[in-house]
Amino acid sequence: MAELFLASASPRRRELLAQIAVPYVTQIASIDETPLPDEPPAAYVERLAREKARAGLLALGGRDDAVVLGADTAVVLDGRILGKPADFNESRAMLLALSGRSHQVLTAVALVGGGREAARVVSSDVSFRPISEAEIEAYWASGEPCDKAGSYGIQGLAAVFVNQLQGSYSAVVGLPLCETAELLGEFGIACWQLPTQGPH
Ligand SMILES: Cc1cn([C@H]2C[C@H](O)[C@@H](COP(=O)(O)OP(=O)(O)OP(=O)(O)O)O2)c(=O)[nH]c1=O
Repeated sequence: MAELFLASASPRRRELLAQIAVPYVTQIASIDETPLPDEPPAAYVERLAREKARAGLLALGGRDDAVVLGADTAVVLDGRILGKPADFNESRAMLLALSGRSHQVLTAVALVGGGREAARVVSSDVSFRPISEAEIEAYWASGEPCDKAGSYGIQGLAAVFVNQLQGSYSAVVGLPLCETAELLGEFGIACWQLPTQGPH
């Protein structure tokens, strides 16, 4: 069976993959994450997920028994991509823009290996209640927003801002587990499965 490698430095992705009991080895690969001019958000996340997976495979010397998983998450407001905040001012601007309304979270997962490549993009709608300036300052001081797309983590303190989610919770955190399991199956990699029914 092929060996799975996770091309990600994100602790969230490691935890999510571990959650569905898939054995893997981490193989971090860094790529340029600058969007192309006028690149649509869904195309952007899919391209980055594929590039991360390809870079991981390259770093492994193109091992033919390796399958590499890459993923990318972007917060999208009115068609505009919100990445990770560079500083407090950017974080404040993002959270004020997200306050009291809904936005999309796009996450792509890609698998590369054995001469094949495949990817899925999952879109979820997240609504925030209105957020005050004081809350934004306190949230920044918690340290949580700085390494997260859109400057928040639904799995953390920012859960109190979220009044509605339509879509995939795991995708918002960083890896759509249902679609990931399907893709892994297509590449012949076993993950957690419901026990088969024996004869009665
Ligand atoms: C919206 C949202 C994002 N995030 C995180 C998931 C990703 O780690 C990060 C988006 O940045 P990414 O560039 O997708 O990923 P990364 O740089 O953290 O890791 P790598 O490229 O090595 O795989 O934001 C949350 O943890 N919770 C959330 O609610």
